[in-house]
Amino acid sequence: MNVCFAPRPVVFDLDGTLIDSAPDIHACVNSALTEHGKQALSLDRVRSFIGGGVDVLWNKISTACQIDEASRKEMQAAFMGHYLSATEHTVMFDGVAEALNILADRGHPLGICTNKPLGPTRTVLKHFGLDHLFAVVVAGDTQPEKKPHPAPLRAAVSALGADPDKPQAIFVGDSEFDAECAAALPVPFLLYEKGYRQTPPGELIHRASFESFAELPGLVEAEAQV
Ligand SMILES: O=C(O)COP(=O)(O)O
Ligand SMILES: [Mg+2]
Repeated sequence: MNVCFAPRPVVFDLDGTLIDSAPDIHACVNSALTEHGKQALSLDRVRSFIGGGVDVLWNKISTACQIDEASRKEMQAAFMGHYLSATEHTVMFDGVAEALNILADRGHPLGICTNKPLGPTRTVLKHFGLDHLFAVVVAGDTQPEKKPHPAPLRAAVSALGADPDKPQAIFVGDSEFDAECAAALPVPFLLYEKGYRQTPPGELIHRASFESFAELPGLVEAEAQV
């Protein structure tokens, strides 16, 4: 039995979990593509490329748009220039601020583990007034490895004072990348079903899934009983 008296640390993915940032990522991608004479991509297409971070995003775009390596580098750099301050088309998913505040008020240490680079991560957290809630932010360029490698989640859990080799923390995310990295550690995974996942929930390892952030505080407390 796992007896844990202190509120458990909860680590969150960002894109597709706390925020719907695909419209901004889509706008930044299309600015970079069209500035370089390429056709714009649809929002659905770009959303399906999100999850592995910026290099994975641009590898997928390069394949889709037949972009050579030198041009890809230029376009990715142009994209980053736009992405660093992109908040205009991003919204928080319903109930996110309320759920985070409930967990913080109950004393859960909160953290972020995202494949989004640190610059745009800081910008968007500040934009939504969420930055003060997170004691640790592990971003896509904070560690040598990115999710689905477990190292970033391991770092976030450790920084919140929990042992990543014991089921002490909880990870909340939306994607295959998140499910895989949680499964590599004994960290229970709560799957937000309205994010950018490409795979049916039944094919992802997770402790529970939810469609509304109103359910999250209850799911986190249920974990404390396991
Ligand atoms: O930026 C991405 O590709 C993914 O970011 P996430 O890890 O917060 O989902
Ligand atoms: Mg995500």
